[in-house]
Amino acid sequence: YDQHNKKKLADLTTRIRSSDTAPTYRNLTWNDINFVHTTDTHGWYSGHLNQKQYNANWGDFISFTSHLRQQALEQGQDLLLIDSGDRHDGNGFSDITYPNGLVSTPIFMKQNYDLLTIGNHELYVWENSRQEYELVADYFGDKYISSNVEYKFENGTFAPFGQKYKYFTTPVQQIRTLALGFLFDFNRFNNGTRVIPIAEVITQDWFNEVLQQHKDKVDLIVIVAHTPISHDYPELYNLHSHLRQYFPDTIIQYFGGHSHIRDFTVFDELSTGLQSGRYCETIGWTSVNVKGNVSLHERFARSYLDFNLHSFLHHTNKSIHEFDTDKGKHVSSLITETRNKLNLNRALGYVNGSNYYIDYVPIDHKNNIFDLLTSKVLTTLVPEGHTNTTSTSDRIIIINTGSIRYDLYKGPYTIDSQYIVSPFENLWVKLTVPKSIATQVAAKLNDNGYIYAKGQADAIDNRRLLPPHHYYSSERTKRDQTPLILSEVERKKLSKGYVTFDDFGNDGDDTLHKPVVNFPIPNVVESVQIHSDSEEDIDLIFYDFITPNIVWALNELNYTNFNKSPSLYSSKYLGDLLTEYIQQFII
Ligand SMILES: Nc1ccn([C@@H]2O[C@H](COP(=O)(O)O)[C@@H](O)[C@H]2O)c(=O)n1
Ligand SMILES: [Zn+2]
Ligand SMILES: [Zn+2]
Repeated sequence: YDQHNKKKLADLTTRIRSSDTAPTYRNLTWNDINFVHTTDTHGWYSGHLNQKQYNANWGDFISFTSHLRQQALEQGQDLLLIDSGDRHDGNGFSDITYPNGLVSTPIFMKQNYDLLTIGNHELYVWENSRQEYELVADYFGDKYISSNVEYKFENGTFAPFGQKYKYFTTPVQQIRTLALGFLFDFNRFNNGTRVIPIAEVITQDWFNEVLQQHKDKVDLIVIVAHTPISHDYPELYNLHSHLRQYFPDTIIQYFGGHSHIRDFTVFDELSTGLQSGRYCETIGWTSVNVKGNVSLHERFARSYLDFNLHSFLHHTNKSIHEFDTDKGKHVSSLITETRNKLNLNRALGYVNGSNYYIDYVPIDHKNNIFDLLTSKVLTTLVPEGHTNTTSTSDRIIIINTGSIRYDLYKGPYTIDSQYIVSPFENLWVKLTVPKSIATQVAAKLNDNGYIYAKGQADAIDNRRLLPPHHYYSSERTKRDQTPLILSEVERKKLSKGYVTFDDFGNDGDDTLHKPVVNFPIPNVVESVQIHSDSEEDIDLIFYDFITPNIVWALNELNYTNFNKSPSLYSSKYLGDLLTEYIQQFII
């Protein structure tokens, strides 16, 4: 095994030496069963139009998996395609329509997934849940698995999205497989749905009966989850302990999502978890030796593929002329046609000077997008019914950093860019509170760290917000990758990108990169617009989405002297505010 890997590395080293241009790839490891995984695609099916590294679109992805399936067949192996949910909110392609996902969801559905489940973004708004139930779950049939999320009918009864579980035998290797699907303990679901926390599901009779019935009939358990797999997030580990009571020696492969990172974790000697990033930047790969009596590292392998054509060509060993399949080509043209119809490429303005980043620069850096928003854009927010563009009364505006989803790139600023930065059309609400209290709220909300406890992220009555997206601990990012012996010159040729440190080490990314640094970002940022010394009460303005968190912070600050329902301040969509700012000022 080591010999084999050394040879692969030597081959790659030779290739990079003989070529002038990075990137250099690490190959996929194939096994009895192979999985291709996506998660948190959030509507990015057109690909990243201004980032070469992630420039493949959904049509390319379809061609890619078609070749992989063919290869698996030729090798006498199985290949399953899996998605872990969150398919809109993050891109003009999905969010310019009502409901979100109206045209992007049918494009997502062109990929022939073997197993898929639901994310929290399919549950914020009922129209999205209805679309998910009536269209997506209906279309995929028994491949759509949700063991803990249900849809409510008009007569008050509930049914699972898709099926609660699926038992099947894989077509090639005849691997007897039990698949279950889970969403994290999310409690902001709309009234027409419900989520039963994993902690409760494992006590339910139906669930334990399914486990009992399949006790001696399973070679592999597959968990498709919209739940982080990291060790500091307990839900899947609690599930795992429960599963092990019924299946002490069965291989269990988890597929996670939601925290938008690349990750691979070891649950125990026979079980690992894969999480495949976000926004069509990453395709996750894991392969499992199901039949052999082998060690952990021989049993499981993982890769994170950059979502671009070069990477796809490399892993399929195809030339550009051999790559496109008819279906792939058709989906690519459908995307182009749809983008044109939606006018997504229409430039609304121009970003001149530089890019504005979420976390590639510190939060107070002039090129940080939160700095741009809090110091410039949010000062132009006008209360409902007013026309003044500059507010003179003292106020503080707070936004949750999780509502801003992606960097703003210099160059043409399109309708798409607007949704990419700020997809949520949340309302602004206000509470009038003493200045001395208002000035402490953001700090209170940022003061908690991200400890996942009972109630979990997003809980209505919980003080914590979700961790910022795409967050990596500084410990992870400071480690450089050490895959090949590269000279300084060769290293410099590498582009910046993901260098993932996971439980198997730091050789999982298919493309060698110089690591980017992710600076910490707080839960919320504030735009403090205080011009006077007056001690009069001021307006504390925030998204209605974070009302429970603001109320919690005020309570923590011993301020309870207010009516707990904030009033409407403005229904201005932040995306429009940003657009107008860009059109008016040179940034
Ligand atoms: N109306 C909304 C809905 C969500 N958010 C933010 O999105 C986060 C969840 O996104 P995932 O992709 O990680 O599931 C949520 O915690 C909020 O930060 C929002 O701002 N407004
Ligand atoms: Zn997500
Ligand atoms: Zn999510």
